[in-house]
Amino acid sequence: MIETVVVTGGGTGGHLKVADAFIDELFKRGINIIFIGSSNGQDKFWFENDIRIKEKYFLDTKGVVNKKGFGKIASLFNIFSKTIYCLNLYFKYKIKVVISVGGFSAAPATFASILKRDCNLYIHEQNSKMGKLNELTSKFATEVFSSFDDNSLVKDYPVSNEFFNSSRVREKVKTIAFFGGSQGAVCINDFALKVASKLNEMGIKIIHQTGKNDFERVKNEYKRLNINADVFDFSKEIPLKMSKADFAVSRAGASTLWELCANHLPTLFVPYKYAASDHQYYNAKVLKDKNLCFLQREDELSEDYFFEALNSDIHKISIELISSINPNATSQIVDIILKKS
Ligand SMILES: CC(=O)N[C@H]1[C@@H](OP(=O)(O)OP(=O)(O)OC[C@H]2O[C@@H](n3ccc(=O)[nH]c3=O)[C@H](O)[C@@H]2O)O[C@H](CO)[C@@H](O)[C@@H]1O
Repeated sequence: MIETVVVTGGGTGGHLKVADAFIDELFKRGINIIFIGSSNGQDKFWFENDIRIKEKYFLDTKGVVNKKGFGKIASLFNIFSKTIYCLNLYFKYKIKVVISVGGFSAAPATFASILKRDCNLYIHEQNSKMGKLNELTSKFATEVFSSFDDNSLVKDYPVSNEFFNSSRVREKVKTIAFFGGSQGAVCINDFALKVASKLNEMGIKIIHQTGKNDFERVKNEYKRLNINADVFDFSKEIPLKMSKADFAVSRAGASTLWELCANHLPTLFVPYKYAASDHQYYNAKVLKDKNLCFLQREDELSEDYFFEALNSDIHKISIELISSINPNATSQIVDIILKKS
């Protein structure tokens, strides 16, 4: 009987949203949760005041991949010392199960799970191309779950039920949503402002998530254009915002991508071009190959392509999105984890 589970990982919203799904499921089952993340990145913002989590540790860890020379050595030493710290925690709490959702925040707690011999490591890889940490640690994992891998025991993504519950089949574009991922995307913000007046003339309403850094500028631009759009920097009510929209323009971060599918919302994806191994492009390409979305690289993003997409058969795409993902992936994954441990 597993009493306490460690959930680790984070950095950005995509990883943290999946961590949140696991925390929710474990909490419902009366299992104690220890969260181990980083003090750098968004981990504290998401979980610092979360009452579902029994113990929280935000360690001072940073990414190693883009560092060189002394910086790399210092980061590696830092991860090593934090790994020992986690290992001591595991002995204290008799930890036998660690769930990693990846990202640099996950490194020490994941390495510690490998060093503790009676501990099982489970990994959820969100993207179509495996992250560096998961590449390194997955061979030590008891199981790796991924929606892009045919060998995964559960292929559906851990999307929260709210996105399924508020889903509907779209008929006609009356409202458009622009989503920039957890941090916002200047290129999507600029594109939205470029097409806003035409959308307004067409009677199409605009919902726009800008990200924190670009919020004031975008809000003021809509004001200058005299357009009454629903503009916000970050919202906990994304399911509601999505359900109101009939079409979306979005980054192709994995969590957002599968939430859009669960909501049956036809989307034009504009992948973040600097994502590791171009994974956002390949995330969206899996849907594009099945004609379930529109896809354009940010350097090629054109108004013509966008308006053509708006005028296409979005009803058909919306219907076909119904079978692209099933609910309850998180509970299926947790069932497997508890059975194997
Ligand atoms: C720049 C970068 O490297 N981004 C990565 C990051 O994306 P990013 O952090 O943007 O992640 P995703 O798009 O996958 O997910 C964002 C999550 O935040 C939520 N949300 C977003 C906006 C908002 O206002 N409110 C809100 O709650 C969304 O509903 C979603 O659940 O992690 C993803 C999952 O590993 C990767 O696929 C992305 O490539």
